[in-house]
Amino acid sequence: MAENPVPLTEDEIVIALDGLPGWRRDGDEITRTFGIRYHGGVALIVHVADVERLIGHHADIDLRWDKIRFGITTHDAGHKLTAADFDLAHRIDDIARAHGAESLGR
Ligand SMILES: C[C@H](O)[C@H](O)[C@H]1CNC2=NC(N)=NC(=O)C2=N1
Repeated sequence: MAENPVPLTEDEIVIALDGLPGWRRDGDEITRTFGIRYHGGVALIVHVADVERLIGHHADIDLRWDKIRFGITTHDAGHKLTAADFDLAHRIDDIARAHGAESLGR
């Protein structure tokens, strides 16, 4: 990712979120929760972590016994939303789909 990530404007955030059904904004973070069994969640995390290492951008991940929550913000931009956050969200969607994770609204 860029050395000096640029925070997105409010309008850019609205447009980017529009292209990411299932993700919601929680302040300066975007989040999505998927239903998945615990061990499946562990496998999903490993796959996501491999991609995160490649792109140099990392989600905050909260695994529970029946669900997993991803939260993304850009720490290097002072915890603001940047294009890198939305890029990672799209990648997580693809990986979660491949793992059979279920979309949850919570
Ligand atoms: C040097 C390295 O690229 C940075 O520390 C990266 C790593 N992963 C990151 N992930 C996220 N979500 N935000 C960051 O600012 C960030 N910075």
